[in-house]
Amino acid sequence: MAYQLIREWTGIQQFPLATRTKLIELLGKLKQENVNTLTILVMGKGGVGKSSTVNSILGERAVTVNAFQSEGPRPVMVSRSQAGFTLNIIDTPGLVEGGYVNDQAVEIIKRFLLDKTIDVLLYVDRLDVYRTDNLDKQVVKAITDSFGKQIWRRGVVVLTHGQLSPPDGLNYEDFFSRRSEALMRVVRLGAGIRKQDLQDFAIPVIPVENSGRCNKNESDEKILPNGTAWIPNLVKTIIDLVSNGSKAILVDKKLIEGPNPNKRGKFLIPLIVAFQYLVVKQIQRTIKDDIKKEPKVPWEVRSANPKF
Ligand SMILES: Nc1nc2c(ncn2[C@@H]2O[C@H](COP(=O)(O)OP(=O)(O)OP(=O)(O)O)[C@@H](O)[C@H]2O)c(=O)[nH]1
Repeated sequence: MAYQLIREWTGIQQFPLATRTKLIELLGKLKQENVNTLTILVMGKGGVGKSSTVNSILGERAVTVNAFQSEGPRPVMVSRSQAGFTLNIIDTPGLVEGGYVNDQAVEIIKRFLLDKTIDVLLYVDRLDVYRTDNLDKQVVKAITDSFGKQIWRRGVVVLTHGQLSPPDGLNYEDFFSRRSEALMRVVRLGAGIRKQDLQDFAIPVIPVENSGRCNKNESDEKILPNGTAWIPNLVKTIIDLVSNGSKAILVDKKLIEGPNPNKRGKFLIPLIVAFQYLVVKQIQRTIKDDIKKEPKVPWEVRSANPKF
C-alpha cells in the first residue's frame, strides 16, 4: 500500500464557527467511544459530485473536481488529523463507462482498498435527476458484489445539487422524498435487501449542495432550501451509522479475491436439493410399504375381486 501522508486538518478552520463547533463536538463523541479513525469510501457514477462532496466535507480543495467526467483516474485517499483524530476519505473514479458498469474501475478500486477498513460508504448521486434505471441497480450491485451486502448497513445515499427548485410546483420536501424513494427502491434491488431486512438496512438519504452559491444562514453555514445546515447534518449521519452496532468492512484478500461475498455457500444448494430429494423419496417408499403391509378392509377386498 502506498504511504499515505496524514496532514493536519486545516480545512476545518475554514468552516464558520457554528459548523466547526458542531463538527468538533461530533468527533469528540466518537473519541469518547474510543474511535480515533474514520475511513469513508465515496462511490457512485461519474460526474455526480463525489469529489466535490469530499472537498466540501474537508473544507478544502483536496481532490480535483472536473466539470466533465474524468477519464481513468485512480482512487485517492485523503487523510487529515485533528486533535488526535484521523479522518480518511477515499474518492473513487465513476463506475460507469459507455452505459455499462466499468468492471476494470471496480477491480482497481478493490485493489486500492486492500487491507483497509471501510467505516462508512457514501453512495453519491444527484438530487436533480428525475429517473432511475437499470444502470443504477447495476452500479449498486457491483458495489454489493465487491464488498458484500453488509456494506449497506454502513451506507449513506448522498444527493448532490441539493439546492434545486423542484419542478411542477412541488414543494422541496415532497420532491426530495419522491426522488429518494425512487432511488432507494433501486438501491434495495441492487443490494438484494429483502423487505424483512429493511430495519437492519435503514439507509439514510442526505441532500448536499457543493456549489459555491449555496445559501447560508445567519451563522454563515451552508444550508439547503429546508434550512438544514447540511455539513454537520451529513457528518452526524455518518457518526450515527458508525455507532449503530454494525461492523466496519475489512477489505482483505479473501473479500476481493474470493467468491462473491453474497454467494458464499451457494455451492451447497445442489447438495441440499439432492438431499431433500432422497429424503422425500425414502418417506414415499416407507409410506407405500406401510400401505402394502396394512390388512385390507372388506370393501377394499370386494372391489379388488369383482365376484364379491
Ligand atoms: N450546482 C452543483 N454542482 C455540483 C455539485 N456537486 C458537484 N457539482 C459539479 O458537478 C461537476 C462534477 O463534479 P465532481 O465532483 O467532479 O463529480 P465526480 O462524481 O467526482 O466526477 P468523476 O470524478 O468524473 O466521477 C463539477 O462541475 C462540479 O462543480 C452540487 O452539489 N451542486
